[in-house]
Amino acid sequence: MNDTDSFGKGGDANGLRSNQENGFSNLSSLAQSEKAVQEFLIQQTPMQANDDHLIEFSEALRTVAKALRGSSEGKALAQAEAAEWKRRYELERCKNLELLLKAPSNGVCADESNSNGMMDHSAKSPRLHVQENGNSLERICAHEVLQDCEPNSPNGCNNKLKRKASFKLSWGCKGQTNDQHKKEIVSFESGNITTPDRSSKQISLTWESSPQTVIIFTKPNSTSVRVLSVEMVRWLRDHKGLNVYVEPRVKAELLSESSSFDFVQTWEDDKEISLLHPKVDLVITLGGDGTVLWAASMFKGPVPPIVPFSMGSLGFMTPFHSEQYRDCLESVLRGPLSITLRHRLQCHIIRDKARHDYETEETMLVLNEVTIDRGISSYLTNLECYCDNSFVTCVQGDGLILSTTSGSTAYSLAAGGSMVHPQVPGILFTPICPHSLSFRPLILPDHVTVRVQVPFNSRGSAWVSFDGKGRKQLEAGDALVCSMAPWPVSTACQVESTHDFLRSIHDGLHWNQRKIQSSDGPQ
Ligand SMILES: NC(=O)c1ccc[n+]([C@@H]2O[C@H](COP(=O)([O-])OP(=O)(O)OC[C@H]3O[C@@H](n4cnc5c(N)ncnc54)[C@H](O)[C@@H]3O)[C@@H](O)[C@H]2O)c1
Ligand SMILES: Nc1ncnc2c1ncn2[C@@H]1O[C@H](COP(=O)(O)OP(=O)(O)OP(=O)(O)O)[C@@H](O)[C@H]1O
Repeated sequence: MNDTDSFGKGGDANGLRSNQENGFSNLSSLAQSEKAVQEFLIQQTPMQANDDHLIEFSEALRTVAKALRGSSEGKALAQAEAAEWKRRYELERCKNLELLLKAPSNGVCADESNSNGMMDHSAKSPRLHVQENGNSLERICAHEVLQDCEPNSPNGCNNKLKRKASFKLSWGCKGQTNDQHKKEIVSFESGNITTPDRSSKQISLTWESSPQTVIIFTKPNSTSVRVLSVEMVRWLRDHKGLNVYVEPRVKAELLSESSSFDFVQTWEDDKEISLLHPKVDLVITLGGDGTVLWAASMFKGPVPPIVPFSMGSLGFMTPFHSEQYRDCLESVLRGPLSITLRHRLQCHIIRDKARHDYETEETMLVLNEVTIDRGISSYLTNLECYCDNSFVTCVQGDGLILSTTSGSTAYSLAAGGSMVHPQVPGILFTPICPHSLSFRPLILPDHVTVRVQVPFNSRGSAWVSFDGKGRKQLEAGDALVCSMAPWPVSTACQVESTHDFLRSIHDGLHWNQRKIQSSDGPQ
């Protein structure tokens, strides 16, 4: 029996009661019911006009109908609001899904599992809200992360909108802190070309909510690193109340020290690693530059800020002294801190034999460089290089390095490339032992795509390596395609980016160290 029937035919209040029990989800059926009540009353009125009870009853019915209408309208409004929120939620999920699907074309493989145990966070990109600030500084801030966790995940994640420690980044050029900041890179006001925006800026990170979770990566097989990691993990937990993640190897080491380290968290397989990024606010590295490279390689999407402690021999990217780790970490956790935003390159190999799109190999992200060399072959490499489809040159020699500016002080430097400040966006194109006197290194702009191809007439194959690791063979017809990745690595500075860079080249490489001439020579 429907609502109309209950009033139009039955004429009793049972229909109303049953509707009330059902919650009156349908407003139009309620309107029809009210209409039916009125019709019923009109029909009844001439016959029993003097019946006071009937009048009383009809008024009671009207009051009940009115009250029900009010409540169902309220419910309908609440339902509409809930539907709107659901729609927004679905939209957000779709956007995240789109990001995941787009990842391969951006250069990151959507497949989360890979043999190197690396993190894939292409689907977990935090939302960045770009805020215009009328004053001097430009800002990016606050991110929420929609977590897509496995049911029964050991870490207890349950598909909620979780909030990582939120921070904002602000940047400005020295001496220009009061200038109006413009979004355009080049302005054509009044026919004049000006560049209000400059690429290399001092960037400052300010926490908007306190960091709660850190992950520590440590150089293996080092006693001093192991001793420090034990001490640091304990301090982070007892004095700072932070959740601490370490690699499975390190967790085993900690547990062998004491079973009281069972609060330390870790991961077991690649899938779990891929869920870590949205939970981690800060990365700490204990080791040398290689450990920073290792930590960065764990994140195949966005990377939390890294605080690198120097426990190696050179330490170009590791400005923090391990002896003062408490003061350093206190200051980093308090913020604000200067950071160096280090660009990464995304590289993928296209095989001549691959007939279909899905056969392309996993995209690799490098912080230093990708190298294409002759490997074990004793022949000269023969590499055809294109920049945005324009032919650049043919590399005949030991190979070619495509380096970031952070990597400019590593292998590229040894091969004769320039040293470039890490925040200058660009790709260094540095030959290795070229068999030509005129082959000087180049620096290409950050927006180009470089393709290096082994021609079919090449005598041997070539070998690719990524930050000095993961060598792969390139056969005749295969190509490596390389461009700037959208996910830089932010490393905390001891003072600020330029100061730290100059300190590194002075202290690390003894750059241009020469005794100063005395004044007692010819005047
Ligand atoms: N002839 C060379 O100079 C040469 C040869 C091979 C690899 N490398 C570099 O080694 C890197 C891998 O480092 P690893 O520690 O895993 O290997 P590793 O243990 O062989 O150490 C390489 C050395 O390069 C230094 N280094 C790394 N990145 C640097 C950077 N950005 N600026 C200045 N120095 C840096 C390290 O401090 C270390 O002393 C590669 O990315 C490559 O740049 C250099
Ligand atoms: N957590 C890690 N797991 C596995 N390998 C690592 C890890 N951290 C670092 N490595 C590797 O260990 C090697 C040495 O590390 P690292 O460069 O940090 O130390 P170092 O050589 O003593 O320092 P420096 O580079 O300053 O001379 C590197 O090849 C690096 O890739």
